[in-house]
Amino acid sequence: MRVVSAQQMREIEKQAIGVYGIPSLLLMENAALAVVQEIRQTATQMIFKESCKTIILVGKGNNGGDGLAIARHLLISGMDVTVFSFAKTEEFHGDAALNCHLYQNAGGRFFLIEGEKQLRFTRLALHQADIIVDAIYGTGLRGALPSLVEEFVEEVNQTQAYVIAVDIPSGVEADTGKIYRSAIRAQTTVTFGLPKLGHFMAKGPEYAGRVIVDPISIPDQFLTQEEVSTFVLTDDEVKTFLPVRTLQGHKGTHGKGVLVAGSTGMTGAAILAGRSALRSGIGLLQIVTPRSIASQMDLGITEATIWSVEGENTLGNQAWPVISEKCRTAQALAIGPGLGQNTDFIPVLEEVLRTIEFPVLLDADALNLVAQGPEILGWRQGRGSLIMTPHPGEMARLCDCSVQEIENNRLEIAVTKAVEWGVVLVLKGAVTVIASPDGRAFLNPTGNPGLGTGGTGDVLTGSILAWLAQGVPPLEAACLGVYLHGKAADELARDFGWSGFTATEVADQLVKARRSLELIEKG
Ligand SMILES: NC(=O)C1=CN([C@@H]2O[C@H](COP(=O)(O)OP(=O)(O)OC[C@H]3O[C@@H](n4cnc5c(N)ncnc54)[C@H](O)[C@@H]3O)[C@@H](O)[C@H]2O)[C@@H](O)CC1
Ligand SMILES: [K+]
Repeated sequence: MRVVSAQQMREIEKQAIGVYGIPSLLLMENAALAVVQEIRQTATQMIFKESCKTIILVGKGNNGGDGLAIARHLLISGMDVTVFSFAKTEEFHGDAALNCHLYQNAGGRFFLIEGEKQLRFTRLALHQADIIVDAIYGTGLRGALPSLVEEFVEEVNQTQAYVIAVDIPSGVEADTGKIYRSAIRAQTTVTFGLPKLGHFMAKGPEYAGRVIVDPISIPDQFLTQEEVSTFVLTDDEVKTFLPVRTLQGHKGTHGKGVLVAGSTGMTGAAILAGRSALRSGIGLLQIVTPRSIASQMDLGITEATIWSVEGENTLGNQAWPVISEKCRTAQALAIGPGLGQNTDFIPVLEEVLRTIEFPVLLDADALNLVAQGPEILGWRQGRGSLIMTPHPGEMARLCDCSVQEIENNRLEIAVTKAVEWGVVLVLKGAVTVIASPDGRAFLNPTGNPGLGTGGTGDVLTGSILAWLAQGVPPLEAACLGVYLHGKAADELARDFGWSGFTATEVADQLVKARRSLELIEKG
């Protein structure tokens, strides 16, 4: 599904109004009804309550207009609803003004909040509310919230109420997910047309909670325009990337992958990547590793063949003949987990980039070695696809900048570098960005902080290697690997919460994550 900036959404809305003649008031009404449906569902779950008290917070823009239309629907269906408004009746314009009149004509309660006095007066009501709907600011917010609103928002965040944000939580910047000082912390956000970048970037996901997208009757042709090049991965889309197995399939047709990994003290990284490749369905896995850890690898991963390289504790230039021999019959190669940073290995990387014609994935220490002279990426141009999976630290080394700079511009940097280097770039993090050399970017919504533990990156590499070996094209293989990795962690989090599960468990859970995706009915 596409993800848009505030400006792109305004353009889409304008086109829907202009081309199809859909009145803007109808879009606002549909937006309101989508939120009303969510409020009703939430209210019915509060079965212990005799009546559900709802407070709707409104600002002077169209987000406030949505709030006033929501209030009218709740009022006429007999719900206990009150509007707290940061704008006087005469300050509303257009559709919002009409909705303000309709609500007040229906006898709706409307309290104006214009100073400290009203803030004190409304405090008790806020804490007694069961549901609070945030329609103060939507995609039109510029910069920080006004200080009065900010104080109010802090109070809302301290209540026990279930908070539903309209379009985007007030205080979250729609294009960046940035929060200046404070923002509404919602359990659910109902957004309109398409999700906004701010739902997935920076602090946005933490404040938006569960994001529900409602098309509000905007025709599909406007929601699927080519100009929008950022997407969020969904079950329905990722499911189509899975390779199809036939009854005649065997290990020779299920993909052969080569994993170059491990060094003394980092055997685990290689084992985890290998285990994950097997859990992702690879037909045959060959691991190239230093002699010093080969016997441990043999014991640690019984299903793979282990090919050892003479020499020290890390792989150096002697690895090339072994790698090249193993690659003769393979379909994908991954290099990096626990590799160590022996600079003698750099010429091997050059050879790989120059000669291997099938997809190559570089991770971890392979990326750190590339960072010593990123111009070697030039060897790959026009030869075969390359997938790189840096975390922000590795990306900072590759770009010769600070981690903070990467974190502040994750999407932009990932896309710029994917295009510049001609690679599929997987920039890992709370919302992993998968950027394609053609300039498209895919945001991954799965995963949780439980993945912040040693070895999970190795698991991701193994999984992408397996999808590549099974013939999934590089961009799709990266998306599939990242999405299932997060989904596996989300399934583990249902039992363990956001901590305490291990990378090994994530690898083992991958098979169930894939299965759960296969079983999802098309929505
Ligand atoms: N895009 C669409 O297709 C639709 C959009 N709708 C709603 O319209 C919203 C956007 O409406 P608007 O463009 O009116 O924007 P908002 O409702 O977010 O608010 C804009 C108002 O706030 C003021 N403002 C902005 N930043 C401020 C700041 N830091 N301090 C004080 N005041 C500030 C602006 O001057 C403007 O008056 C969406 O979020 C959505 O809720 C819906 O009505 C349905 C259709
Ligand atoms: K809002």
